[in-house]
Amino acid sequence: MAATSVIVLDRSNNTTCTINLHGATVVSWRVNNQEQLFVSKLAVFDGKKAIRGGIPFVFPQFGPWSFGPNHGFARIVRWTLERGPERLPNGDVEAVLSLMDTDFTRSMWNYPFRITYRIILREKELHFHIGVYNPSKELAFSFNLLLHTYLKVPDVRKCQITGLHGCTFIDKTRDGAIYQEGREVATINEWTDRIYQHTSQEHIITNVVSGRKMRLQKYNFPDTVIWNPWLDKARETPDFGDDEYPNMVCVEAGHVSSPVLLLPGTAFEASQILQVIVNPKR
Ligand SMILES: O=P(O)(O)OC[C@H]1O[C@@H](O)[C@H](O)[C@@H](O)[C@@H]1O
Repeated sequence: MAATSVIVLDRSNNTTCTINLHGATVVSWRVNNQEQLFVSKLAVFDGKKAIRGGIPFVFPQFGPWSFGPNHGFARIVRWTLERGPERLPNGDVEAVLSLMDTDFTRSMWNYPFRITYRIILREKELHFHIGVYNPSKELAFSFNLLLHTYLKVPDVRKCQITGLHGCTFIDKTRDGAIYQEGREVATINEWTDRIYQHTSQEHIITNVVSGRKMRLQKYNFPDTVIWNPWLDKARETPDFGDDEYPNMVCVEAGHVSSPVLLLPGTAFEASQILQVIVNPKR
């Protein structure tokens, strides 16, 4: 049996989305044949390691964790395909994945849970709807959730990111010191690892593939993590090529600087929409 397996959402016109059931990782999103996501040439697809690139699903922990692997277990376990991929009456294509607790997840985090992850491929958009349910009758639990989106870019130094102005951020490159973003648009010219708090519901990222803009919209995700390892950290990361850092930027919508507390019998929902902005003059 293959270590990992994929499903493909095909909206025709060379617009596709490929999801690896390992971690429910979206590993490709092509719009008119143009790849929008970065996946490292050194990414490992062994059904064990997290896939370096695309959109890994971070749950129930963001960052290091004494009970389990960095960024939790959801990105390193096999998810179930619940439905699809199927074409909707309007031509969009949908797939629904799910994840439940197992002995493996319980060995790190001893709670019952159910996650539903619905992905819809539209003409120029990719929609993500997440539901986390606590089926317990008496136990509450708390968790982090984040979509670790790796955008493909020709040169990260030319990208600008809106929606961060005035926000406080935890700077992981400076021992977690807290600062406030003073720039109208953020740019990246060095190792960057920041958890921006209470960010705008919308970010525009300029100069993604073909010099276009990408819109990221988010609901119930108060934080935005911006990450680029730059050269030194890239060298320390075995599944990331030394020369690849200029070609990616992670813009990660999440609920991470404070946990979500989920009471018994209740659900938490969050969404993200990625949209390629097409300039009619081009
Ligand atoms: O190497 P990993 O576990 O995939 O993490 C990559 C990066 O993910 C980011 O989200 C974190 O803010 C960084 O601190 C981390 O280095």
